[in-house]
Amino acid sequence: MRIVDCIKWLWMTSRGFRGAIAVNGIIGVMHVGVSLLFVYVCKHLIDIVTRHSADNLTWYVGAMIVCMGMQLLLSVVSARMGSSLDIRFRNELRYRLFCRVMESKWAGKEVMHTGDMLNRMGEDVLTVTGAVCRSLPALLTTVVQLGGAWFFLHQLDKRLAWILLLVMPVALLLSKSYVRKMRRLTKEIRATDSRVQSHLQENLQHRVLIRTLEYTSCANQTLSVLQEGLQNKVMERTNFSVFSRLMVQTGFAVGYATAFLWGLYGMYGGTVTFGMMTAFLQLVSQVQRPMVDLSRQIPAFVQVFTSVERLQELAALDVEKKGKSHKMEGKLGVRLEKVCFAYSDGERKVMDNFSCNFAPGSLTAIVGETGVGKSTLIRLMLALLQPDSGRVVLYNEKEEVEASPQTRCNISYVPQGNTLVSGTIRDNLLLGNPKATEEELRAALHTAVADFVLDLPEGLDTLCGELGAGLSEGQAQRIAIARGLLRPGRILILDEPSSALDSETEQLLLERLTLEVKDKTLMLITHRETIGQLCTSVIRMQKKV
Ligand SMILES: Nc1ncnc2c1ncn2[C@@H]1O[C@H](COP(=O)(O)OP(=O)(O)OP(=O)(O)O)[C@@H](O)[C@H]1O
Repeated sequence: MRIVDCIKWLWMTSRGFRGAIAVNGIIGVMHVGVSLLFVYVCKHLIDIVTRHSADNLTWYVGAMIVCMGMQLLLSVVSARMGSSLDIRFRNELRYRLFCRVMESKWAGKEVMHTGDMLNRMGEDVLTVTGAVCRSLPALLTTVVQLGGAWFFLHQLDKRLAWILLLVMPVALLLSKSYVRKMRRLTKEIRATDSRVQSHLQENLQHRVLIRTLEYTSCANQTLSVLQEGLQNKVMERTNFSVFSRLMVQTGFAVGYATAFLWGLYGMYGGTVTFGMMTAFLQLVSQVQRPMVDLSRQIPAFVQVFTSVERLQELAALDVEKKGKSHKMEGKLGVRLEKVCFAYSDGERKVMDNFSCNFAPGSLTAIVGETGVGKSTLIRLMLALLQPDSGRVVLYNEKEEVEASPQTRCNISYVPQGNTLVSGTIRDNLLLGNPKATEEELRAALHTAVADFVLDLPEGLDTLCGELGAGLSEGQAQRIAIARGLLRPGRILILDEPSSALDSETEQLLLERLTLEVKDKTLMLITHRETIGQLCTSVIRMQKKV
């Protein structure tokens, strides 16, 4: 990524915050102005008491107190503003990236590991917002402080000012080879950090499975290898940056010694007053401090490029086309017309001129050997995937509409496995329909043969953990079906709805679905032939070779 592109991205991203960032920068510059004024006032005070000046002492003491008060006030305002700006910008950027990822297209699998995404939304957002809200105004202040102090010193002693400028090798930190090496090291560190986070996230999520596989010590070992790699990379960068800073700081030390000896020599010859000597030393430290700050800020800005690159990859994820939901009335059917589909990285066509019809109000079983394309068929109906050719159409008596993200509101989908989220059972059910009444919740639980919920001591307010922890697989599956029933869509797709149920409960579930769900078209993906016998139609999918 070119530096210009990085700056452009930062400029676009900081929209809405640019005014506040500028104000914070101006406050920093005012702080610099006041501190230079303070040096000027101190010089005069010392010259007055050593009788090198006949100015009014009281006036200068007053000015010194005002300067000190102003410096304190400005630093408090700037710290408060910087912190508030930083957190607001960080939240906003993370919010925007989160929305982007949530709305991004999905072609059957994620393009990045979720641990990597989390790492980018955490660490990289922190780096970028810190740089924009704190380092950038600080850089402006530093440059002004440096320029002002140098100019003031130049007024007092031209030769000393030029000597000081020449002995400070800050250019080293701005050199191309320095920036290139820092960027490479930072990129490697960020990538390794993402791998650590992915490993942590995945292993914590599947902690019990890993224990049952007796893989815990391997998982621990992998973490320690990853962390060691990260540590080595961080140390490599630290050594490089410490060496570069050492060069710069040596320059500062030489500068300070030069100014001190220069002042002493002048005082000895009578060309430098006490006031001037104090001003020299104050100004040298005012030139040196910003130089040290600069030597810290430059590596921080190099890190920003890497973080911007990583955030840009998230921000560049393709999002689904937005549009108004197209709610269709009455009983709905779905028709696939000569659909061809292959995954972009797949080895074969999953569908080749595939056609089928799910009549309005029907109860259809979708059967076929594993890997034949049943889930792919559902993804096409939900418009998560687009057919390479052919059409997927939703229809009722009045209209037929091609499947798109806008027609998704007509479909309720209950995927395989445990899909509950942490919270109460009520929270989980309301995800299906936030406006559902108590009666509707109870009715849905009844149809899904999940009445057991009402017998629990806390009933609908029973808490469950991540992925429905605290409930059995079969209980979680039935609550997920109830949630699917609550969703207003007129098509209900259940993927292996009875895989965790005993045959008696499975039978009861199918009976209730047939009798009580009158307004929906039902589709059941199943491997069980017995379920097919209870449905009004069966679609058998066959593998294409
Ligand atoms: N994201 C993907 N990228 C590439 N190939 C994929 C992807 N998802 C699925 N496939 C392949 O597409 C084919 C159909 O997969 P699909 O998940 O639709 O099968 P299925 O009939 O639902 O299987 P199961 O009964 O085991 O759930 C399989 O060969 C699978 O390997």
